[in-house]
Amino acid sequence: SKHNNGTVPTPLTNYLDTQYFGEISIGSPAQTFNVVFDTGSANLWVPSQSCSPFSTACFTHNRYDASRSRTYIENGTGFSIQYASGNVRGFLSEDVVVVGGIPVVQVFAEAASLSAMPFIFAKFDGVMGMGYPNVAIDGITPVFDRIMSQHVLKEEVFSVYYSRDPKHSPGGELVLGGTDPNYYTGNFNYMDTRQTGKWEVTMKGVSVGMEMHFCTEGCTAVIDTGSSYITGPASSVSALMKTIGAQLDESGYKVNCDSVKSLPSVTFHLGGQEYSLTHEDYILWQSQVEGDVCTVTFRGLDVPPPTGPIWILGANFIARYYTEFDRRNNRIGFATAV
Ligand SMILES: CC(C)(C)OC(=O)N[C@@H]1CNC[C@H](C(=O)N(Cc2cccc(Cl)c2Cl)C2CC2)C1
Repeated sequence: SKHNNGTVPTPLTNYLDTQYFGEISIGSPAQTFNVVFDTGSANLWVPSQSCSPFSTACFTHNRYDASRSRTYIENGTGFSIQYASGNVRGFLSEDVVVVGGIPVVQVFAEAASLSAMPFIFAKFDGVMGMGYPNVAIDGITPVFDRIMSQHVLKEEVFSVYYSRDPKHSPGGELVLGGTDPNYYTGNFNYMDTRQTGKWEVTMKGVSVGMEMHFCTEGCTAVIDTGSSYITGPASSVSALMKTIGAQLDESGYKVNCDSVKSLPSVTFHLGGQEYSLTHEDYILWQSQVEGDVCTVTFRGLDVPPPTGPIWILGANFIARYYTEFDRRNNRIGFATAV
């Protein structure tokens, strides 16, 4: 079936600037799910009808019921994902998955158990990995690869817009097959992905104001649409936070809201360009009953070699820089988001 001009938009919902998700459907008749389109992984999973009713994270989310789909194909192979903060266990099934109106017959995972942490906080039901096939668990061909092989897309790329303000509508947009000029200004600057078959690039440095520098010998930056924040090596992030006077408490780094206006920019040197984030981009300002709370959207995370040390550029970076993920040329492009 023909899709407008070979580009297919999916509107996203923005939950508190930390979770961005859009609707897909699985099965016939369609069973709809909200999924995070996650460039940091490459599998599709949704909660299963067979999930234990005692699993809080399961019964508070939409669940796939194979018995209600006439296009369901049994598979049954085991599946599990170990996240930093939790896990997903289940089994594989196959059915018609529709993304932005494009149907594909897809092997996906039914989550029969979802750890309460972190999924009780998830406003989305599941995850659609937008990563390369070599990252896919159980060697399953990812959805975007199956869509590319249908040759319905104008270009073998997808792009992501994340709004910076939950009251904004739409909260974001995923475009399969191109970009949406409504959501960026100026030109794209591109950089090649590292040959690892992941959405990651070589970063030349991270600086704060004129003196503080990190990643001075070069390091890896993962562009991860499924992460809420920016993470970097714990020692670097803690030095960076010290510079801006942030204190670490149980729920992350906090600053006094009175100091926010005077906070310095943090600049990421990628592909010959400098991408700066101002306090507007990296402070999450929440007005709460006991007063305003200003959270710094950076986290320390030490990823062991050979993958690490890495910086993960998540939603707060993408909200400032509209991102194009180009599978044809194995490159990532950034343009200033509107
Ligand atoms: C090694 C492998 C398992 C492939 O690594 C990954 O899958 N790595 C994923 C990389 N992208 C972020 C993913 C993640 O952390 N979450 C959890 C999450 C994120 C933000 C907010 C909430 Cl509430 C939650 Cl639950 C998935 C929803 C995307 C892990």
